Amino acid sequence: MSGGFRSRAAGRRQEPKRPTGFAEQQKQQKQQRQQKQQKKQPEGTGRQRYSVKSRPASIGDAPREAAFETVLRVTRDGAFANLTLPGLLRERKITGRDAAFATELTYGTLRTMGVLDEVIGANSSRPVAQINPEVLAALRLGAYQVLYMRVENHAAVDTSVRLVEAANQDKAKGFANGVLRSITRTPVEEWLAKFDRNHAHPEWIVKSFAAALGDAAEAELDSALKADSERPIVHLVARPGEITAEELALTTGGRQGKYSPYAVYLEEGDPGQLQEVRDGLAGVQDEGSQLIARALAEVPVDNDQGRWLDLCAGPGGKAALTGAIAAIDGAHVDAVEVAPHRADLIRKAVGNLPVTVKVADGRDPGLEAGSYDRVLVDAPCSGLGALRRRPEARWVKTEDDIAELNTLQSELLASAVNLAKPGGVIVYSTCSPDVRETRGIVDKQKALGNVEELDARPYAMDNVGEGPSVQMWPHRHGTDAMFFAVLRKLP
Ligand SMILES: C[S@@+](CC[C@H](N)C(=O)[O-])C[C@H]1O[C@@H](n2cnc3c(N)ncnc32)[C@H](O)[C@@H]1O
Repeated sequence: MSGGFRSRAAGRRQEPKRPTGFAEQQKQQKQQRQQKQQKKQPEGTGRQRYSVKSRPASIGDAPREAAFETVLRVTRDGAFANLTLPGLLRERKITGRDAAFATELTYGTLRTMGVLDEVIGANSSRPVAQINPEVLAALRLGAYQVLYMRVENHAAVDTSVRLVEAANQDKAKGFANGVLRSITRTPVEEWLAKFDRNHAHPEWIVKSFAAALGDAAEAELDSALKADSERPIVHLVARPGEITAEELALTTGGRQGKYSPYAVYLEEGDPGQLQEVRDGLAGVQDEGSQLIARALAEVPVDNDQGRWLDLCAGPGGKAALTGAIAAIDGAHVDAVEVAPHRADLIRKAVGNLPVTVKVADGRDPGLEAGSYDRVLVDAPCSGLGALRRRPEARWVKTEDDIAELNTLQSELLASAVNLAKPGGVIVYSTCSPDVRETRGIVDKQKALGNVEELDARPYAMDNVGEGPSVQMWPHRHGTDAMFFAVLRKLP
């Protein structure tokens, strides 16, 4: 065997394997990065940013170069694709079809990374975990073009090998060329049938969705996974008191939403450039999140004194909407957030609305117990319901994350119950459908006997499950897979 890759026959595995230990590698790399950063950086500095100095040589193909650098930064440095790529496109003035190609290539490669690694592994003499990060990034891009974009094989292989060379990995050119050529010798359908059985989802996430769908899983699991791999359209929120959804739809060329009275769907365009968003009249917010913020304000509460609390408020999407509703209702929102930089984001989001931001741990925020009419716990969670928005996330998260979060979620909900007045309402929500983070936490609180659960379905759309809580889904509603339950504190 030459060139460091396996022949097709030798490369075939007998049994499909679980996706490579990508999440494990990411965890180790994250720990190493954190240790390095602690040594190098002064306190308070954030994630690594793109630096022009580290840019590889040009191959005369700007979209693929931008895709390569983004994939590399995400996989090697822990950057976020949705922050890195738009910056590169802007900086290099990549627009129109080139920008669309770069976006599809980058996000698609990251979203299908586990599948691509299986295919690369089946054609490489070296385990994927031992391939140099630059070479692996180029291989993943090449494999994605061959398997999912149907780019001509020679173009996919040739540009990827040139990326390897441009990244100063000359010695690996033959290896990269051999792996990719080996992939092209088997029909695409065979690779996908073997390794992409669940619309590019790790097995544990498939199981989590199936458990959340319950009896509907047999009929709907495939559509749920498929919808979770499609790019969502932008949802705008028209802030009540500032602009109506009808006006916002007219001025932005969008469509009014189906479920939230504040929602507008934007099929294309950069929402950050909209004047209404810049002026704070509107924001970007999933329609499901809008319904949750609205539910907090709408559930009847006797003798509502207008003392509302958002216990996990950063970066402030729901605080801004509840703040706008509070302004109309003559209420006031206290917004608690443990991370100071996220508290700054809340301040920006809420502007002059009647919202007071407090940096504190929601489990013991130093606020008066038994005093709030309405409390929202939009709990820190695995984010499994919003995987569409961060293409790499499904391969970075692990099931262990959920167990770690469960304790915090329970403690935050218990604190919210303590802060609510008797007869007050507590809304518990997650952007995850995983039952351990949703019903599991609510049922545990109910078992303590100090709350009753109300039917949350009147505050949402149809087809949200058996109740009393609400589970939304991308494949049913076009929203993120948001969950919420409504509790009332017993006297
Ligand atoms: C799901 S996000 C909330 C999103 C927010 N409600 C919105 O709509 O923009 C959860 C937030 O809780 C914060 N958080 C995590 N642990 C916390 C704690 N112990 N107390 C308060 N906030 C916490 C996180 O930093 C994060 O900003």
